[in-house]
Amino acid sequence: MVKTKRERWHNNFSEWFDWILDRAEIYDYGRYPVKGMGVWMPYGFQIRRRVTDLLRKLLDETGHEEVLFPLLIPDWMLAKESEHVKGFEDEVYWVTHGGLEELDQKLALRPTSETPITYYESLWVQSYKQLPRKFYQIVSVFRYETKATRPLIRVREISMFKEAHTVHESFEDAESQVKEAIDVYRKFFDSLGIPYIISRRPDWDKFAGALYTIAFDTVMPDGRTLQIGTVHNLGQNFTKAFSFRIQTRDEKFDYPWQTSYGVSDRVVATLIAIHGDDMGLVLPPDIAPTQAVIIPIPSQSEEDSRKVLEYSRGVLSTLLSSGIRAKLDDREDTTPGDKYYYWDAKGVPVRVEIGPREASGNTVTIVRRDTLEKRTVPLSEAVGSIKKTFDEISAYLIERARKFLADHVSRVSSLDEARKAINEKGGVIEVPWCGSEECAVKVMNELQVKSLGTPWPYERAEGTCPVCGRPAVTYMRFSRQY
Ligand SMILES: Nc1ncnc2c1ncn2[C@@H]1O[C@H](COS(=O)(=O)NC(=O)[C@@H](N)CS)[C@@H](O)[C@H]1O
Ligand SMILES: [Zn+2]
Repeated sequence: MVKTKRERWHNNFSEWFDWILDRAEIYDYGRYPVKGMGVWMPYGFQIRRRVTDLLRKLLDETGHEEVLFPLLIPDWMLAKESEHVKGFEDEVYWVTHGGLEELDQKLALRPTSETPITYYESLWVQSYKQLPRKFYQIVSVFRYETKATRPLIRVREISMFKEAHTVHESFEDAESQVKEAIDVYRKFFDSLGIPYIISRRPDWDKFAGALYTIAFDTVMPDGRTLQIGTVHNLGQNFTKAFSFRIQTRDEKFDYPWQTSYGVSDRVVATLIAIHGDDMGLVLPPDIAPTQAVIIPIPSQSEEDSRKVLEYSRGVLSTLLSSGIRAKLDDREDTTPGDKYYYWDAKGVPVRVEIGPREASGNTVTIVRRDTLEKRTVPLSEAVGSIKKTFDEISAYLIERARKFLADHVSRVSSLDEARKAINEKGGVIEVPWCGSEECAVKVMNELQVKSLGTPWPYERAEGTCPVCGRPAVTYMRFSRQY
């Protein structure tokens, strides 16, 4: 099986990533005169829309209700939960004027929406009988990121931010919601062929205002990890802060329990990064805006070229009527080779080549974008063969991605082994951990890594903590991160 090259993709990942966003016309970044903000271009937006449609489907079928809250949050509201406002204070954008008038209270551009949503839940919900409620919105949130901004990966306007917020009558109910959220994310990332590890973030790194945070991380082609989704059990922190009490099952009054969970533009960044190769995007067929592109190959004789074009039009309508998102590239001013280059960069999963041989033989030649494999089949089998190829590509992409991730998670038992693994392979190292923060901090300082947290679900570790020698209770994961 011929495989497409991935040298540049691997060795100059961030240069490749910037190149492909432009070459495949995904996202125009760096030219917009506000740092950390970019423009979704038409093709990129089609990919984004298919990704958010998938997310909406998974949320709607698990009892979530889509809502839309105001962008501006008054400062007193954002400040209600002290941990939360402390955690976000150096990231919040503020609106201070309306026209020439100074506002009597400054307004935050939402960095996330726990505060307005809890405020409204306290107006909408009075009794446990109304619970659970699961809301979500897909909006822009704004964070004045001080670390290096990068297109889609670390932006200041997070324009594809899906935030879900749920409210429950008990801690146990909130705990089962955390599990449901994790399952929704598993299905979501699995459908996109994105592999992940799930960790419970260490307490010193949890979401501001949460009891604890569960995170989905993946390893990018350059070996650094990217946090692609998070689930938080918020306990009663926000409901207490907003004096939001409900009538409980035992006829008393108490504060309800909440969770929140989010994904963002990073999902599209990961989709591009994980499956790409030196020629550009490689898209899983389910979310590819165009799944098959037909390229007519002209010949010397006018007559033959006309036949090829006519036959290609027939193939196009056959594919379209079978539900395949197909396109015919019949541009006259472009050579077949340039067309291959153009559509390969856009990651179209299947190319259908049609020359005089196919036109006269009533066949089509199908080329896979991921492995470049070619096969010629009779027109009567084209639809079946192309749909089977889509399944083969989806299976190949997730398998290749999962193997890459597995190859970049190293379980070690000494600091030397850890240093070797992180410096040579990058990715994630799993170190037996005694449970004390100072041992984790020592590893972070020694190896210039950050902690990702401990395996979720919990996993007992063998051996002893390589820093203090005490018995390990679980593994602590470390990586170099975006
Ligand atoms: N600057 C950023 N650019 C792109 N994506 C980001 C950025 N900051 C965070 N994210 C993504 O957004 C997800 C949710 O953000 S968060 O802070 O962890 N969690 C929340 O805001 C909670 N309210 C759940 S919605 C993160 O897991 C990460 O994947
Ligand atoms: Zn230790």
